[in-house]
Amino acid sequence: MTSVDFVDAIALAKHRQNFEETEHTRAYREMLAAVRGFQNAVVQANPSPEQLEQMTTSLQQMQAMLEAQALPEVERWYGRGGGRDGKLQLVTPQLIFEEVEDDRIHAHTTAGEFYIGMNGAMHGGIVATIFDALLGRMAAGTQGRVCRTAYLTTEYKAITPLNQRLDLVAKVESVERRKRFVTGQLWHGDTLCATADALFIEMLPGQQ
Ligand SMILES: CCCCCCCCCCCCCCCC(=O)SCCNC(=O)CCNC(=O)[C@H](O)C(C)(C)COP(=O)(O)OP(=O)(O)OC[C@H]1O[C@@H](n2cnc3c(N)ncnc32)[C@H](O)[C@@H]1OP(=O)(O)O
Repeated sequence: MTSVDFVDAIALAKHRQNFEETEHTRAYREMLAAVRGFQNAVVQANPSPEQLEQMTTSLQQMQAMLEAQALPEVERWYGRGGGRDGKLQLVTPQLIFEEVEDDRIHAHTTAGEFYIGMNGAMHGGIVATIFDALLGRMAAGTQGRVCRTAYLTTEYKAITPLNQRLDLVAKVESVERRKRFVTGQLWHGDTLCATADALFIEMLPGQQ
């Protein structure tokens, strides 16, 4: 099952934006939260050989169960959703969107141990990934414009801590034709941990 079943990004995104959360998809969101908890536990423990054997067998069984249910990207719940709780995704810590306007977003997140770089600091690639998700959401705005990242520059100004609330701010600085220049800031309390500036390009029909 490949993930490229649609070549037109706008058609795929519009289809996927039309998504209503139900009891069933809320159960899927809870399962993703359990996966996050599992990931945090995995990085912190050195299990015994017996525990490792048991875990590997259980995980292989769950993997086989899911593989038998695999769907094309257009039909999957993963990567969809929105609103305050953000998308159904695992690539970043969960982003909680508090205010979404067409030119400004305020969100927050708390990253668990899974996202560790070294010595209690968040991995730098994760900081950049959080900005890609946040600024991509900013470029989409309230209209759900379908955009792709042309560039994303991140500056690391202070350690980004794990297990602490982080506040995220995004702004649209300017718009030129299909280009949306956006910036972001990641704060821990009064400490500015990282900043980003990015260019997102609105897609044309037929572009992947
Ligand atoms: C209702 C509300 C619900 C909404 C709910 C939606 C939520 C939604 C959240 C999504 C959040 C996740 C967002 C992740 C987004 C990715 O992670 S996308 C994956 C990473 N990015 C990529 O793979 C992109 C790869 N690159 C490409 O595909 C193509 O280069 C692009 C970006 C589509 C641009 O190609 P193109 O369309 O041919 O554009 P092109 O004509 O070359 O350039 C257009 C303009 O941009 C300029 N430009 C292009 N690239 C650059 C560059 N690198 N530097 C400077 N200028 C550039 C050109 O000079 C040109 O400028 P002007 O001539 O207009 O002045």
